[in-house]
Amino acid sequence: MKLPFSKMHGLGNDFMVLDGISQAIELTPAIIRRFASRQFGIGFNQLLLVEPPQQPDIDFKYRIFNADGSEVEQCGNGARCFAKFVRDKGLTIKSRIAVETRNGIIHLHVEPSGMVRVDMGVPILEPVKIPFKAEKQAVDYIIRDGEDSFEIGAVSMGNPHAIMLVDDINLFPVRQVGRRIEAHQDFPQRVNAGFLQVVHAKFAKLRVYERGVGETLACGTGACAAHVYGRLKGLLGPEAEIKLPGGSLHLSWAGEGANVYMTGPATHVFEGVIDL
Ligand SMILES: N[C@@H](CCC[C@H](N)C(=O)O)C(=O)O
Repeated sequence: MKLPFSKMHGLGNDFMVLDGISQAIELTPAIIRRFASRQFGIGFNQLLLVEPPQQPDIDFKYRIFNADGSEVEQCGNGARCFAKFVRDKGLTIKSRIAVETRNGIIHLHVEPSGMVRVDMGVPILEPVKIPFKAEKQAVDYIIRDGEDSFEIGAVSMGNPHAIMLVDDINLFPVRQVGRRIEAHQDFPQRVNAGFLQVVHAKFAKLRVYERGVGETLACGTGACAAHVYGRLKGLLGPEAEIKLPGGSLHLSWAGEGANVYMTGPATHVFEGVIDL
C-alpha cells in the first residue's frame, strides 16, 4: 500500500503529516519507528495523524506520535504545522480552527502573515496531574539521581515538562542531563526536559531534550512550559521571545489561571509517498 505524506517542520522540529480523513491509516509503533528512522525511513521527530473530529463544534482531531512510537498528548510546533496542513490540503478554509488532541481541545489562528497563534490552554502545576511525584505544589523541586540532584520546575502543557535554569545554554550538557531527567522515576510517564537561560525579562534561550525523541531543534510545548516557569520565578515578563536552536517563538502568559499563547511559523518541506 502506498501512503502519501507531507514533510513539515516548525523551527526545525520536524514532522511526517498524514491525512487520515481522505484515507484509512493503520499505524503500529514498529511502523512509526521505521518511518522515523533517518537512515531506513523518512526521518522525523513526530508523526501527526489528522482525523475527523469526535466532538460537536470541533473541526478536526489530530494524534501525535513520538519517533519512538509512543502516542502523546500535545505538541506545540505540531499544532502550527497541523493548521497549515489542513488549509494547504483544502480540508478547511477557516483561519480559526478548533482541534481535539489526546489531552483536550486547542484553538489555532492562522494569521494573514502565515504565522500561527496557538491557544495552548491553562498550564497545569499540580504535581499529581503532571504527573510528578511531589508532596505538594511548589515553584521549584529537587530531584535526586544517584549522587546528583537537580533543581527543576514541573509544568504540564497537556504533556509533562521539567525545566532547569542554566547559566549558559551553549555550554550545558543537555543530552547527558536531559537523558537522566527524561527517565527519572519521579515522572511516571517520563518527561520532556527543558534547559532555560534567561537573558532578560523579555528574552530567554532554551534547549529541550524531548521525551521519546532526544534533543530537538525546537519544542513548542517546552517553550510554553519554560515561559510559565520563568514567570513563576519572577524572571520573565508576560510577553517573551524564547529562542530555540531552530528559531524563536513568541510567548504570552498573563499568570496563574490564564491560557498560554504561542506564536510561530509552520513550514512545508516536500510531499512524498512511502510504501507501507
Ligand atoms: N515537539 C513537541 C512536543 C512533542 C511531544 C513530546 N516529545 C512529548 O513526549 O510530550 C512540541 O513542539 O511541543
